Amino acid sequence: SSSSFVGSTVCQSDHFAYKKLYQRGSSFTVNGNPVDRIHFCEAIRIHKAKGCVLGDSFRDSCYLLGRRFLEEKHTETNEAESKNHVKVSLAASGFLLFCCAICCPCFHKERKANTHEVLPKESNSVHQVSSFEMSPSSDKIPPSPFRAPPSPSRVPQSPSRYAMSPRPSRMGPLNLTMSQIQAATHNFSDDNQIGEGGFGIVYKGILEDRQVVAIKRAKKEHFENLRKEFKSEVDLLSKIGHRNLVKLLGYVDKGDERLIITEYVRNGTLRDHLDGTRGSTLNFNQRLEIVIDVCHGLTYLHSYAERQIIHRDIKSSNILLTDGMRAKVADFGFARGGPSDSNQTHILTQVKGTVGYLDPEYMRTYQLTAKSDVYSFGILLVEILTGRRPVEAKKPHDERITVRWAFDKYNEGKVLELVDPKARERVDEKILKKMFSLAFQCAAPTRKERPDMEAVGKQLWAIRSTYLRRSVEQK
Ligand SMILES: Nc1ncnc2c1ncn2[C@@H]1O[C@H](COP(=O)(O)OP(=O)(O)OP(=O)(O)O)[C@@H](O)[C@H]1O
Repeated sequence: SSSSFVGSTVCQSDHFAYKKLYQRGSSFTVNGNPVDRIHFCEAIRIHKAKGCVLGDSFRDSCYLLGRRFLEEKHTETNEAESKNHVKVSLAASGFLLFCCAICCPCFHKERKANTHEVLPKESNSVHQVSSFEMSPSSDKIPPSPFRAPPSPSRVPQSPSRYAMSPRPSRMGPLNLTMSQIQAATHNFSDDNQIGEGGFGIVYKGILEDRQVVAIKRAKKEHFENLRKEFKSEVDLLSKIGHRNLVKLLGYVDKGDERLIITEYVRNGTLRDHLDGTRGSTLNFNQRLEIVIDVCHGLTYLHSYAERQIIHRDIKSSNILLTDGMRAKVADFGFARGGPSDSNQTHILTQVKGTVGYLDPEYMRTYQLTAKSDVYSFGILLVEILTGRRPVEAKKPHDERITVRWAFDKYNEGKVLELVDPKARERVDEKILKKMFSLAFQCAAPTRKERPDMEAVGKQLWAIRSTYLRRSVEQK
């Protein structure tokens, strides 16, 4: 890409973004409006004086003007403020679209029409086919399953968290026969059913060698429609291997059966845990670890997979948890390869995803980039901190769109009121502010304002180390 993002933050009602352009200096925006560095830093200084906490990248960008700029210029004039303080409403445009998505009949659910045993399904998946859909890059990924590991240069530095999953115990797909699958699932018995999604029913299976697997069985009535989706999931899953992504083990595409066999992740979905349907609810530390895991899974898909993969359906019911509370991103049914040509900034494609998590810019322009996943991740981050679903239809009017409610509270300085009452821990307000600020950066209305997942990971690591330090200090 021609530019590299450095920072974006929300202070009170203003949104500041700072971008370092490749070999062309830096650019600055306040509320989406380009400003020069002097005005940008002046506005930052005013907010800092009012107590807004800024990331290091902001301080650094303004230090370049002279170290004293932020620290020593204490005189604040109303004139300077009125000149530089451009008011914003985060996502005025974004939220409008967001609301459209909820109200507009064209955004009705098509993909799902069923319920999971613990979590009632929301009628919220979107499959809006645009008549002018065009996809400059091919969807097709060579079908060879289980690629070689990525070249070392593409493996991220930090070995402990980014490490590749241990190789699957089998080096190729499980070439199971239908009778082996029937035996593994007791002939697709109800007792073996573990869930149901738009694609079909998911069963738990135990193979002859005692390996436990999840088997997704496409519903026959959706066969033709879902053929492409099935292929998409199989092709993409077969090329990836990462501890934070659910692993494909095999598939069957024969006669009137479409089955996907993946690793079984036995501790339910993130949504189940937020709802408390699995016993105790998540403490703050677990929530933080889960978002870091999801972030790493996405970073791998966006930056380190053989070809960039955009998931397109990041949401709490697609995050599966292990017994050790590690998170794995599941359900690649909507996933797509990203731009294959470095000159392309995006791919044009029909809008798919789940209402509430959908990038408003993608909905408006049909331009898909990895930043659409970043948007969904921002929504997920608000969800995991508040415990609320992205859309809470039964709440009072001003609380229905969770991210907007959270953003307003955040600006009123009431961040503690946002925390999930079920979280069993009182967390330092500064840490919470950083988490919410990061979530709002990710859920910024336009993609250029959002950080990429790698930058998000760095911020999460910094938050994590502050959190751990404080926890030790408190003991
Ligand atoms: N690999 C797996 N291991 C364990 N449980 C799984 C696995 N995959 C899916 N499930 C369970 O099956 C349920 C349905 O999964 P599925 O991916 O089909 O639907 P979904 O993601 O909930 O909905 P949709 O695919 O329509 O977005 C999940 O909510 C989860 O409880």
